[in-house]
Amino acid sequence: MIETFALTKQYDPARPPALDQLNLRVQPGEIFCLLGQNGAGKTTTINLLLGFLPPTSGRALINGISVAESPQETRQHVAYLPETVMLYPNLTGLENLAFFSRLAGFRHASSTLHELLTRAGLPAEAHGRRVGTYSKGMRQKVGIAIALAKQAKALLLDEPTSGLDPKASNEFSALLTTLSQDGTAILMATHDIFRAREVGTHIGIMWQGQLMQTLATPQVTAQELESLYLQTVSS
Ligand SMILES: Nc1ncnc2c1ncn2[C@@H]1O[C@H](COP(=O)(O)OP(=O)(O)OP(=O)(O)O)[C@@H](O)[C@H]1O
Repeated sequence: MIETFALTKQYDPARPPALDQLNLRVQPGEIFCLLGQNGAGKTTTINLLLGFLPPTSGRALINGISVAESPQETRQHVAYLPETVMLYPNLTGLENLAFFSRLAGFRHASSTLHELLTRAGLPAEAHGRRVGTYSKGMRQKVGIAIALAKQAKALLLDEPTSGLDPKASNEFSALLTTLSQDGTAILMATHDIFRAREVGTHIGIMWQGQLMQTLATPQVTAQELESLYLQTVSS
């Protein structure tokens, strides 16, 4: 479970907070998509949940544990997928997965690692190929396999589908749905309204550090969501 209580971040006392009193709850099995213009506070939210930044006030919790008080422990429960997954280009997909799993404290057998890559949608022929030869979509799949290997119960994603072609983006969304159905709580920052409508169980619209709207996805069509988004960010 991912939770925030009045979570606030003010980088500069002379400027309004980048994140202002955010209250959020993402339960296992839910995919919460955060929409918002550049500078709305999406990445700040994710960085606070990862414990990369201290909050100015408020609390961020992962599985009920305070991120600020126990960052090491909460990081064990979280997998993070940025826009560009950082992998070692000279290692194969399998070697990268083995390395990052070990870093997270897991020593999986080679057969398990292959299984995880396959579950993440990476074709078997690519497992033993250098990551430097992968497409962006393939690197994202290794990122998902790392999340699977960590058995993370919370997944944070920052614009993971930006730059993916529609098919890769569609495959990626299907993977997220499978992961959430397995009981992962997923928070994804994105600019892609239509993808958010398709994959999210809930959608939040942020504007100038505030969560202005939260809706359950079945409540809106993609067109209604787009109008609501434009209305919110033009106010
Ligand atoms: N390290 C920092 N120091 C000072 N200000 C920052 C820092 N990081 C972000 N900001 C400011 O905080 C605000 C929110 O930024 P943030 O990166 O969270 O937005 P975002 O919604 O993720 O935007 P984008 O869609 O462009 O990724 C912006 O005004 C940004 O300039």
